[in-house]
Amino acid sequence: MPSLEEELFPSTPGKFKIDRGHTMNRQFHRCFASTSTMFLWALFLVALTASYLSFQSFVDSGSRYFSASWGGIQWEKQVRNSAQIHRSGGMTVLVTGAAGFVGTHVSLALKKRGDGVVGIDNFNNYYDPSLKKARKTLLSNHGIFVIEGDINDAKLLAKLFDTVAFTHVMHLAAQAGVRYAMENPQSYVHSNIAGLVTLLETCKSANPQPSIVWASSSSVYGLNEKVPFSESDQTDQPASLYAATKKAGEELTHTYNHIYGLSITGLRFFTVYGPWGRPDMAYFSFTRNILQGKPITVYRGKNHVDLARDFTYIDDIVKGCLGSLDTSGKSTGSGGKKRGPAPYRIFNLGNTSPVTVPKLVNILEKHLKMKAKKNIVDMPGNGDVPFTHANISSAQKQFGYKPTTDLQTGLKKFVRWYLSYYGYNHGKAVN
Ligand SMILES: O=C(O)[C@H]1O[C@H](OP(=O)(O)OP(=O)(O)OC[C@H]2O[C@@H](n3ccc(=O)[nH]c3=O)[C@H](O)[C@@H]2O)[C@H](O)[C@@H](O)[C@H]1O
Repeated sequence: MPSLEEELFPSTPGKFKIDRGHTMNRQFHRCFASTSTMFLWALFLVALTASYLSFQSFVDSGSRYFSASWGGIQWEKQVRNSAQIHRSGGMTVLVTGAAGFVGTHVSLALKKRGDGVVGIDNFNNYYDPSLKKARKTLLSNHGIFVIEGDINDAKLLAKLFDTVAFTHVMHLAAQAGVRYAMENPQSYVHSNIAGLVTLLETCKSANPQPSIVWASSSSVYGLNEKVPFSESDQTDQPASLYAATKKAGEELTHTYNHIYGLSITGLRFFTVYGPWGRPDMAYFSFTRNILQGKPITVYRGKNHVDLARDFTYIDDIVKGCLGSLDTSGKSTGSGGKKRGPAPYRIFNLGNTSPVTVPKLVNILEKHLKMKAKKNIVDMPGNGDVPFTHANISSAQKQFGYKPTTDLQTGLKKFVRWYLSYYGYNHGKAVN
């Protein structure tokens, strides 16, 4: 049986040669027969293509209903309930990255004081999604609805703003992690740049426009050597792609503030840690490894100088986020048009007392009552910076930001949470 290709484009010229000696009539019949076969095949192909295309468009248009977990009357009701304000002068906040570490804590704090909160999170697998699901359950138990969706989904964002007139957006959804940026740079562009722009586009068109507070990062200071880091310092030497996307976020938000009158506050978080934290961060993975009896790798800077971070406890960060929301001022635009200048602010949220990584390990050893197996290696050229140290006077002046938890105390609370969540089950994989 000849293949379809052979039928349309005979590859054996001899076939035709054999027929050459036959009468014109036979040639005519053969010619007619092959033309009608070609016609039938062409018809078949057209029908096949058409049905494929219509199936594709059916799948595309229907995918929202098949795969997305949003939309419908029940869904809208859940969103509205979650957004209910229970205090006078309260706000309605859309929290992006709500099932993330900082997102969970900020959402709970807002809800507890009577603000309306709706969360969105894409539950990606950068780290163990079951931890994110557990945080979602925690939020749900406090009446906070978290939608499973991506900030790149403009339709979902528009639908959310159609359903609720959010007064504020607490934008915490991001691809985090300094070193992972070398492995998967595109994920940073997807979340920290494309996702941010999609969110800003939605906010700019919303009526009324919300005020936006969002998570930048201490990493924007990059190779800055002047300490402590102040908001007015140079931030044009990022050491990692992560830092570069956060710096880009600061520029992008400035543009939306300038053109559309969106009120913007960028918060430069300094190595946030605490209960319900991120398993990819050093304090978390060190704890896991120490408990499991596995070695930990401690990076060391140039000339054997210890690396240091201005580790900041989550409760202090939450206070900074709420203070920023409360003082954010209004966006001035409507219908996508600026009506006047709106606030554009950037604040450091740090602890103002850097601690070296070996000291962090000592504190963990003390709380865990176990010794770490340390592998001390020179810091690889993977985007890390040698130290961070925040000057927080600006946030202090603007909304009374004053961190109160030192690393000793904060890690004690973390370890207590870790053991209650994972137990002493050393073999349990937590990613
Ligand atoms: O402030 C920020 O903006 C960033 O803070 C956090 O980044 P970092 O300050 O790099 O925290 P983290 O990874 O805990 O490493 C801490 C220290 O341990 C060292 N470190 C790390 C891993 C390891 O195996 N060994 C080691 O010595 C390492 O060299 C470093 O000196 C967030 O992850 C990031 O998303 C961003 O929010």
